[in-house]
Amino acid sequence: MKKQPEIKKTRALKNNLYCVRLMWDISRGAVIHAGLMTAFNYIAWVFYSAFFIKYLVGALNRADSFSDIFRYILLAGGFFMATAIYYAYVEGAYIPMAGVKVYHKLYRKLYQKARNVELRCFEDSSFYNKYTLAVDGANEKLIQVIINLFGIICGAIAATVVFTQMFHIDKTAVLFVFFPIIGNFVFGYIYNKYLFNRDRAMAPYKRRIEYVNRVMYLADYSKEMRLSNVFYLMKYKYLKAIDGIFDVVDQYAFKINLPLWFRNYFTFTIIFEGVLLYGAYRTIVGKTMSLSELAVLSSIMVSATWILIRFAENILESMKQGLFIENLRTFLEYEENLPEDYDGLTPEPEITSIEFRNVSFGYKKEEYIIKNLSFRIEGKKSIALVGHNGAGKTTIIKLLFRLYDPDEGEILLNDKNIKEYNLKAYRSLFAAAFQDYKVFALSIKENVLMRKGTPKDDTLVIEALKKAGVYDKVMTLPDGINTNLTKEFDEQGAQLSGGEFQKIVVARAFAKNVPIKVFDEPSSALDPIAEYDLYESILKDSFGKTMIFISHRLSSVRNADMVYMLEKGTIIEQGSHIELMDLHGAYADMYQKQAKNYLAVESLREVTA
Ligand SMILES: Nc1ncnc2c1ncn2[C@@H]1O[C@H](COP(=O)(O)OP(=O)(O)OP(=O)(O)O)[C@@H](O)[C@H]1O
Repeated sequence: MKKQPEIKKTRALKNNLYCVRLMWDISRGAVIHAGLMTAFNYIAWVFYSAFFIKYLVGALNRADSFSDIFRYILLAGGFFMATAIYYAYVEGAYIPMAGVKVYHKLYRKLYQKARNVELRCFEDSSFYNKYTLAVDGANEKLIQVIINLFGIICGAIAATVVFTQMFHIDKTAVLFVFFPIIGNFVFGYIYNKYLFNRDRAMAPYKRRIEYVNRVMYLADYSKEMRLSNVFYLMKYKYLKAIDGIFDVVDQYAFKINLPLWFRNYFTFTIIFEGVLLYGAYRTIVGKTMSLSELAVLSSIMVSATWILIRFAENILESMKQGLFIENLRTFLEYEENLPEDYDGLTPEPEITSIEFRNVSFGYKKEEYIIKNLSFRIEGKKSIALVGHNGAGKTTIIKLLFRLYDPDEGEILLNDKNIKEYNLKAYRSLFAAAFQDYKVFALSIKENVLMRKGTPKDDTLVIEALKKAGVYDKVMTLPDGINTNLTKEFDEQGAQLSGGEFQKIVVARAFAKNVPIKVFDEPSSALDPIAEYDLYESILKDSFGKTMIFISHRLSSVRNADMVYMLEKGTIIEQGSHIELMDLHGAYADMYQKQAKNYLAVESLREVTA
C-alpha cells in the first residue's frame, strides 16, 4: 500500500486557513457562531474555575455582605444563562440548518468538480482515493475543522489566562503545568503516532473484511454464493484478515500502552497530587499559603489541566484533519486538462467528415493501445469497427467523444481538430449506446430521454422503445413508460432482464435526433433474434446520418458502408463486407467461422417472423 506523504506544518496551517475561507464562502454565520460558541465555553470554564472561586473566597475573607455576593452570583448566573440559551439555539437550531446548507453547497462544488474532471482521473487510483476521502462526510469534517481551529485559539488564550492566575498565587506552582504539557504533547504525541501507525497497519485487513461484508450482502454475488463453494473461500479470507488484525493489535499493544500510561500519569496524577502536596506543605508546614489560596490554586489547576488536554486534543485532531483537508483541497483545486466546460467553436450540424490522423493513444504513458491510426469517414455513412477483444474499438469511440485526448496525432470533424470545438456542443452531436450500459434509478422515460421530459416527449420515447424492441414489455409494466427502473427509490420499481435493460439503453440513442450515432456492441445481452431485429432497426434509423457501430457478430456488419478490421490498435483490413470477403484475410476468416450461426439465426427469424 502506498503511504500518504506527510504534510508539512506550513501546508497544514494553510490547509486550515483554506477551510476557513471555504467555510466562510459557504456559510459566514456558521463560522461566526462556531467561534462564539467555543469562546463562551472557554469563558465559562475559566470564569468558574479561576475568577468566580477567587471572588467568592475573597468576598468571604473580606466579609462582604450576603446581598453583595448574591448580586455577583446573580449577574454571573444571568450572563451564563443567556449564553446557555444562545448555545441551545446555535446547537439545536442554527448548526443543523447550517449543516444542511454546508452539505448542499459543498457537495454541489464536489459533484460539479467530479463531473468536470477528465475521465483519466477516475482511472488514477491516487486521484480516485483523494476523491473518495474528500467526499466522505466532507460537510461534517469541514465544520469540525472550524470548531477545532477555534478550539486551538480559545484554548491558547484560556491557558494563558489560567496560568497567569496561577502565577499570581504562586510562581512555583506554575512549574507543575509542565507535567500535563509533557504528558499531552510528548507522550500524547507518541501515543497518537503509534495509534495512527496501528490503524494504518490494520487498514489492508479492514479493507478485506469490508469486501467480504459487501460480498455477503450485495445481491450481485448472492447467486454464486449459493451455487458454489466460494462462501468458504470468502470465510477463509475473512478469518485470515481477522488474524492479521490480531497480529497488528498484538504488535502494537506494548508500544501503545506505555506512552498512554505516561500520558495519563503526567497529565493527571503528577499535577493533581503534586500541586496538592506542594500546597499542603506550604499551608501546613511553611505557613506561606492561606487556605483560600490553596482552594483557588486547586480549582485553577484542575481547569488548567483540562484546558491543556482539550488544547492538545484540538492540535492532534487538527493534524489528523490535515489529510482530509489536503485531499479536499487537491480535489477542488485540481485544474482539468480536459475541462468539461471547455469553450470553443460551435460545430456545424451537418457532418461532412470524421478523420483520425496518425492517432496514437495509451491509458498509461508509452503503452499505446491505439497506434498511428488513420481513417477518414466522408459524408453520411454507416461504419463498422470489428476485431478481437482488446483490439481497441471502444477506445476509438472514447477518443472520438473526447473522453480522452490522443497522445499523438489528431482527430478532425469537418476538417477541424475536435479540440477547437466547444466540448458540450461537440458532444451534443452524438448519441451513444455503450456495451457497459448503465440504467439509472429513474423512470423508463427519463432513462430514454436522459432529462426530465414533458408529456409532449411521450411519442418520441414510445417510438424509440419500439425501435429498440422493448415497447411491448414496457406496456406490461404498471406505469408504462413512467415506471421507475430498479428498486433503489421505489419498491414497485421494475427489475428487468439484462437484455431488456440493454434495449432501454439503446432506445436512448434512437430518441436523440443527432447527426452521429454510435452503437458499441448494443446487442451483447440480446438473444440472436432480438439482435437481428435490433440491427435492422439501427440501419433503418441511421439513414441520412453518420453511424458507427462495433459488433462481434459479423452478420450485423454486412450492410455497413465500410468495415474496419482492427488488431492491436491498428487497422489491418478495411472495405465493404464484399471487398473484405474477397480479400480472404482475417475478416473473411472470422466471418466464415461465425457463418454457421448466422444461417441458423436467419432461418429461425424467417420461421418466427
Ligand atoms: N480504462 C482503461 N484503463 C486501462 N486500460 C484500458 C482501459 N480501457 C481499456 N483498456 C485496455 O485497452 C485495450 C483496448 O480496450 P478496448 O475496450 O478499446 O477494446 P475493444 O476492442 O473494445 O475490446 P472488446 O471487444 O473486448 O470490447 C484493452 O487491452 C484494455 O485492457
